Amino acid sequence: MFKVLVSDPISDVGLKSLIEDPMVDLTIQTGLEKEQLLNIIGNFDALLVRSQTKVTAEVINAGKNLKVIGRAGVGVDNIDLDAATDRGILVINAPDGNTISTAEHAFAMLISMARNIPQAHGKLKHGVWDRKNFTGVELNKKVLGVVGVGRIGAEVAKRAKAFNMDILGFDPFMSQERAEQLGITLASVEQIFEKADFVTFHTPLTKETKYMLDKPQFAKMKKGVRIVNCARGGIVNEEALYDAIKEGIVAGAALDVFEEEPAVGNPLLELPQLVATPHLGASTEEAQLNVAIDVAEEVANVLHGKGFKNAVNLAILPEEDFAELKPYLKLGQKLGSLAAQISTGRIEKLEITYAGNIADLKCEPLSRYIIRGLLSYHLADDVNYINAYKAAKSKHVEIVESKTHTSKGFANLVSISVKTANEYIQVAGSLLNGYGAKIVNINGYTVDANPVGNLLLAQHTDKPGIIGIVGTMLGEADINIATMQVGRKVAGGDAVMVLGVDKRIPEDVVKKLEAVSGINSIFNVDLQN
Ligand SMILES: NC(=O)c1ccc[n+]([C@@H]2O[C@H](COP(=O)([O-])OP(=O)(O)OC[C@H]3O[C@@H](n4cnc5c(N)ncnc54)[C@H](O)[C@@H]3O)[C@@H](O)[C@H]2O)c1
Ligand SMILES: O=C(O)CC[C@@H](O)C(=O)O
Repeated sequence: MFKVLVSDPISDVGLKSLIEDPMVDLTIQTGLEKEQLLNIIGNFDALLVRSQTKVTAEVINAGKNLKVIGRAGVGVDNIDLDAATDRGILVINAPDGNTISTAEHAFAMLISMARNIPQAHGKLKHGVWDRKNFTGVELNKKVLGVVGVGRIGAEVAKRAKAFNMDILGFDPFMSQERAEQLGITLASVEQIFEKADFVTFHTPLTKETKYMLDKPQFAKMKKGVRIVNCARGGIVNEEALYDAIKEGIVAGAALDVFEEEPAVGNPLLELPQLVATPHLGASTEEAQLNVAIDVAEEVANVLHGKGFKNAVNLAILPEEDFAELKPYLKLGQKLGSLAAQISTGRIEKLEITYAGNIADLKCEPLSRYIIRGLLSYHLADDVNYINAYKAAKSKHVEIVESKTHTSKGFANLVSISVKTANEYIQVAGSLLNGYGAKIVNINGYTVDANPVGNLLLAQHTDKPGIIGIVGTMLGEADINIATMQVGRKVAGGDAVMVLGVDKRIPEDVVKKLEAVSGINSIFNVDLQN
């Protein structure tokens, strides 16, 4: 018998496949305190949660028999994925079932904010007939900025179209064709922030999206802008939002998600301009049924050793398939991530070339790591080793792989080229005997950089003094340079500088570096994971 614990409220109709499975012994015990969960988790083969149960490393390590953790929903931020992967426990989610409900919720928040419905309702319930303080605004002909046009963002855009809104959208994977299909005008995030009357966020919380709407962005927004966040707390900086509301830049904000949840006591809740719900985006009968069905079926499949679709971590790598490739996997992932971080525009195509002795190996698993590195910069945990090709296909990224024995003097060389709507980026890496993994080429410039930690990459004119200026500016910002590499094609032409730095460079320092005469571009690259 497989023992399965459901520790958050999950639709019991949706759990039918597990309830009726003669091989499954199902326990539903919600609202457990941490100690109670720690005491019982060791008895179970599978754990099913929503977002309330915090599946920490401690819980995972106490789950001696755990084989699979199922998340009835999209975000897996309440599950310690690294700890699960270390223990060989598969984590699966249910990414599709709550799309419509969340899009409808975001739209409901947008309308109720525009017309002050919650505030007026509150007053009337307390016996006050106040008509003069609740004049709202129409949606008709207003500019709506949709940041993140994936499953939910696209559904929100469709609804906004029906309200005759002009929609600006940004998503690193949205093509012109897809934008036209949805009636969206493609725009940069900066353009959205400058032009929109309403901005709604539908991205995951990643290093790139954390605080993407912060004080400097608020300063450039239209006075009277209204903000919706039904994606994840932390995409909008709450402190900056509070100030922007107080300063009259933001006329209203509608939040379903918060940096700290439960958000009881959050200062934003004191502001009359704020409309808030306690993370209810997916809380409909339909969504909860859908995600419960999906996750229950997937968990049963895992327990019975059958196929499954939505694995979030890499717990079940068939290592024997690629023992010889293993040393290259991290390098591949880092090369993909580097290319994502130094490219701009929608990623259209990824070309991978395996050269030298690696060309004799079956490289598909390595390609999966490269794709994951490239796409996870924007898609976070939605892309993994297992679904890498599928994720690329769903985002219309063409993958081309080739092999050659000509490897430019290296015993082995992994080169990747990324074609975006704006440019063509090339990076290459190699496993050097005795030195480990190295980045050996960036956009045609020979370099010798370790693919780890924080890197500063500067493309600049090869002239005296530039390196000194960069060094001084970093020194003044108390940033230690650990390694330094400069690559150039001809003296006095263009060059690339790659600095390994001990901590991430703050954005204001990056801005100052960008302004240095002779520096053409700066990238603050994070290769820690
Ligand atoms: N409030 C809720 O209850 C609730 C319910 C479901 C989902 N969510 C959250 O909503 C978010 C979106 O879910 P989804 O199902 O649409 O995911 P999705 O993966 O289909 O879409 C997310 C999109 O964001 C894009 N993106 C990533 N980085 C970006 C950036 N810097 N700028 C612009 N776009 C960027 C991705 O390319 C992707 O297309 C997730 O964070 C999810 O956890 C919240
Ligand atoms: O379980 C919930 O209600 C939260 C759902 C949502 O945040 C998700 O990421 O799917």
